Amino acid sequence: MATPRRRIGLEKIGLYDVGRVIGRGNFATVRIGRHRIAKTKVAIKSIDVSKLDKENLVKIEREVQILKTIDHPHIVKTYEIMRHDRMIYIVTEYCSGGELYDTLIEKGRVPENQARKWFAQTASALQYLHSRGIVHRDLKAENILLGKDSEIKLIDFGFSNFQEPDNLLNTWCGSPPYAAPELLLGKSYDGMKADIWSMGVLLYILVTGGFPFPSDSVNKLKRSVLSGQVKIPYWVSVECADFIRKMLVLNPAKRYNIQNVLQHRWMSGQDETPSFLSSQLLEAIPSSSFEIRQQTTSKLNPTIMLFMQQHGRWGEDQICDAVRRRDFESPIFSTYELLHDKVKKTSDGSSGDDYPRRGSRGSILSGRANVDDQPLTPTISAHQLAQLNLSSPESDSDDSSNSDLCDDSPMSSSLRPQNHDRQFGFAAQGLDVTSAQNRHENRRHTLCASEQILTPNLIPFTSPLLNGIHLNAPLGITPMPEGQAADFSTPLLHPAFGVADYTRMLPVPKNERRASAGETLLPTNFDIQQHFANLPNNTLTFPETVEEEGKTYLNKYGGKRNTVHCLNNQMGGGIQNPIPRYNRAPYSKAPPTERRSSWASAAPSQQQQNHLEKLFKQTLQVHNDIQNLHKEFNELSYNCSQSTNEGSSLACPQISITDEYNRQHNIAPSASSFDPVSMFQKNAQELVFGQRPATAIGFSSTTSFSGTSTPDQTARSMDDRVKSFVSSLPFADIIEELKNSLNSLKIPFSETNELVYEDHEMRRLSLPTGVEIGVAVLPPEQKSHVEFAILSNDSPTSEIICDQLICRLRMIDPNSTAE
Ligand SMILES: Nc1ncnc2c1ncn2[C@@H]1O[C@H](COP(=O)(O)OP(=O)(O)OP(=O)(O)O)[C@@H](O)[C@H]1O
Repeated sequence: MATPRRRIGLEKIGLYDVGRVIGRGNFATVRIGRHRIAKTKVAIKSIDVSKLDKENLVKIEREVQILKTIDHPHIVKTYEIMRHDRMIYIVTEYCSGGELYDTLIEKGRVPENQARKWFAQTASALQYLHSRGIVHRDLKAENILLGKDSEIKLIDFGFSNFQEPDNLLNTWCGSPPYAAPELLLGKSYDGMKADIWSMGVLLYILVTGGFPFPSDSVNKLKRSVLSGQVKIPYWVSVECADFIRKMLVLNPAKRYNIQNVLQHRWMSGQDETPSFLSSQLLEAIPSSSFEIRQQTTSKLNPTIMLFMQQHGRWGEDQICDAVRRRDFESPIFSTYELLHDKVKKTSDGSSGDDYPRRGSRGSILSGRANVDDQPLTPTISAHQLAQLNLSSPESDSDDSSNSDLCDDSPMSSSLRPQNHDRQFGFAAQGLDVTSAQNRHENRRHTLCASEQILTPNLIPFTSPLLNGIHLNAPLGITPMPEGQAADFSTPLLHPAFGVADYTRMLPVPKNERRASAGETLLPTNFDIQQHFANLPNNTLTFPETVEEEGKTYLNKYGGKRNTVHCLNNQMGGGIQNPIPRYNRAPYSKAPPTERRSSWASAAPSQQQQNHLEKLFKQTLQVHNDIQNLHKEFNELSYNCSQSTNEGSSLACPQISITDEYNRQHNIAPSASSFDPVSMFQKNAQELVFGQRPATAIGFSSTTSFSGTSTPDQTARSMDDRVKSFVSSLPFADIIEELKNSLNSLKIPFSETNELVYEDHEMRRLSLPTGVEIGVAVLPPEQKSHVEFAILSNDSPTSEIICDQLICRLRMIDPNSTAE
């Protein structure tokens, strides 16, 4: 007999009952909620600020600030910001239609009429933002939700920012497949024009089901984008193709702006006169905007006021004050807004404006109360109040029902409140939410763009290299010198995996679509299982370099645009993914159950784990590089791939290093474990698919970078672009060794002498790849302090160069210590 689930009360946050998880971001969990007075469903995004670094705190606060200032029918509406202890909760309207991304997965490309509707609504939202000097910077199908009637709702303002006219931005934001060429080149950019590029990509996806610039790596993506060639399939109309090309113009100065977009003839459709749609869209903006309502704050809706006084126990003055101040941090304001929107929805056929113009016959709330000069205590009918008290007709199955607040299990459905419970003040007792958190867990995260490579709090103030130089650097990745391309060096393909034929990735008609590489940016025509089967047992070779390894890894296990979130999966023995990602088309139909899980994961045997663990410990002890570990791990992976079923070729060994390593390094025992696969996976995915142009690839570079770091330190160091260590060797010896090493590696460098704190000498060696090496004497012991900083590019080769140099220095001074 099935064990009954534990019955627990519904969680409450502020005035909301909180239910199941509907989405996850990097730092946020989004859950469905229901306002207890308005009885409206909302989405509640919760962020644990204690887990954020300074950079992400700034990002969240900016998102909050921007959300507070915007109101547009096609931008998700914000109702309330709550701050409790270490949490920030952002309450927004709930979009029941899910992500446009998912719809495209289900449907593939959509007919042009449908594409026009969605695109025009998105363009209208963008026009609204740009007219207010706001750039979104992360436009993509995953950040476009669908409302109840399939209308567009733009979300995720995590990367949005204010842009002054004529000012350029520097921070690398966005998702590579949607990134404008100027971003790929690492130049300063006009955020509005970059948004238009993303719109071009979006329209292309809508009408073709594939990406315009298929590629298997950022480097190839960049080449494809910079070629200036966009291949548009034959079924796309001439107008639409022309429109796409106008948005995908390489030169931002010649690219369409949002006004041009709204006025393009494709936007008006066939039967309508040009610009009809755009003017309609533009008109839609003021009719719902805060500005309009702000002008009429003297006319707060009396029915809502009365209702709130009765049910919220707030006084008239309090309500007026909160609403007039638009106090998003007050439950009074959110309650008013939710009720206001509810009234708007229920007012059948009304204009959506609950303040009828003079002489109008009024909406459902019309009457004396709505005449401009009426006092705030009008006569209000019982009917009007009842309308607020009850669910709106169309929302019974949506806005106001509780079904999404609880689990779908038979037990919980039997516990669901009946209609009569849908009164305000409903106490959701006995709802079963035990498994709510387990659903909708796997999501493609947006990776944070590194607002700054050299995070100020990671840079020691006494840094010899950065003293006075980078501490004051503005937020944002240091832009490359004009015209210099970002160096996304293409990892070599391991010979074992062949070279994919990307020319076959152009979208083709739906039934036979092999699809572009958008989602995975990986070959769809390569059968890894078959390949392994064809390999003679003794010919398996292993990649020599980290890049090769990364490439191999991606080829084997697939990837996607964003960081994988593979719940229940990373720790070995997780969900079996029946279709390897590399076999899948980006926007083609795929069973929802497997779509979000990213890895097939067969647990290695205990013996294998022990073996790797031992090897890892040895690696750390002898200060060796971890090539050996790589090799062993590859063998293990290979064995697993041979021994498991199709699609489950990856094992995620967990190597516990809690004991010996910690003892050696006087680290208190912890439950830390080292998971090379997930670390590798994370880095590799960040390199190719993440928001950062490139991040350290492979665990070898980050591990050996700081030598004997703990796994935790290793994980942290991925974001840390400054590495330093201290050697007891004299300053001159270190300089000489560095110079010799660079010469033997045939890496040119320039050398400068500088004086740093207390007149100590510092030597700076600048490499063309953007690596800067600073060496200074560390008082009072006169030890040499060597610092490596990767400044103006994110190339993994920079990391490798630093790595090699550090190894060489360690060889001449085994006693050097990482800082
Ligand atoms: N208003 C909403 N209605 C329905 N679902 C939502 C809503 N807001 C967010 N979601 C879901 O939650 C997911 C994560 O939300 P969001 O993108 O705002 O979080 P995030 O932390 O900014 O994510 P990321 O790390 O990708 O930037 C969305 O992709 C979407 O599926």
